[in-house]
Amino acid sequence: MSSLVQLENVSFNYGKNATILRDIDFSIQKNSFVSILGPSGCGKSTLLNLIAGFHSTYEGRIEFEGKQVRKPSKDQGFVFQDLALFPWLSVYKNVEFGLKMQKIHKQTRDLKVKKMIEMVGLSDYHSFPISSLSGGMKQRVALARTLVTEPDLLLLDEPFSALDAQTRDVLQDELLSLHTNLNTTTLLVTHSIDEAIYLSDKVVLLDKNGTVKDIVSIELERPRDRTSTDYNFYQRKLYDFLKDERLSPRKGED
Ligand SMILES: Nc1ncnc2c1ncn2[C@@H]1O[C@H](COP(=O)(O)OP(=O)(O)OP(=O)(O)O)[C@@H](O)[C@H]1O
Repeated sequence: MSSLVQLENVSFNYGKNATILRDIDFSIQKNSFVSILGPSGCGKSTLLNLIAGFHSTYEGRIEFEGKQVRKPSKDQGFVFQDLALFPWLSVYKNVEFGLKMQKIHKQTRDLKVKKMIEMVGLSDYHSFPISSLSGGMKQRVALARTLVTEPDLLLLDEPFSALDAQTRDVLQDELLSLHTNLNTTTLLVTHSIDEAIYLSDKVVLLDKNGTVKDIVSIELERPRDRTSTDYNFYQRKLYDFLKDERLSPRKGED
């Protein structure tokens, strides 16, 4: 397996503020599913934004497809926490948007959009405005809108955090099947231990000082059984990590 993303010695601060991320090293293999887990405010979203090319002033090296990242790439797709959909436009128009920007021919566009809407289970809702949809349906549109452009890397910033537990479980399964069927590589930021274990090949644990504390490979067959002993082993391991982070002081604090 080859690396799609490679980070070496990456550190970052916002202007004159304290350092947020320190000496980050990890790689993301093609077609793998990687999560970043860590306590609130440790820099998870910042790290995702760096990989997405939203900040160019970091130290160290970030490579995507062998080239240093300095600006956003059309080969990456980002699903933001607030989804950033156009509420007044229909499901179809939202999903079509990226392809229109890329000036894809109308007929090809139409085929891709319809197929993608079908893949996320919204075929009966083409003409519905976003404002009339439930939270889970909006999330499906956001995924479809990003995946329709066939990105090599899908970046997700806590996409399911605002959803109820049942809808979240359903969407996690749908995300996994999209990830597999479309051969995407996925990087997810999450607060949720369960989400990280259920979805990932590898979990990058970021501590409150913005350093990589550990990288845990989740060696479980899919579909994963949340009630199995092996699953519970990983739950305990990640829970202990987050608990230690809550109890230990941040660098510079007593
Ligand atoms: N644009 C910005 N300018 C200055 N500081 C920022 C900016 N964005 C984030 N920060 C700070 O950087 C730190 C890391 O924020 P970030 O959102 O990356 O953490 P996070 O781990 O994703 O947090 P959460 O889990 O609560 O979403 C925080 O202290 C935050 O206040």
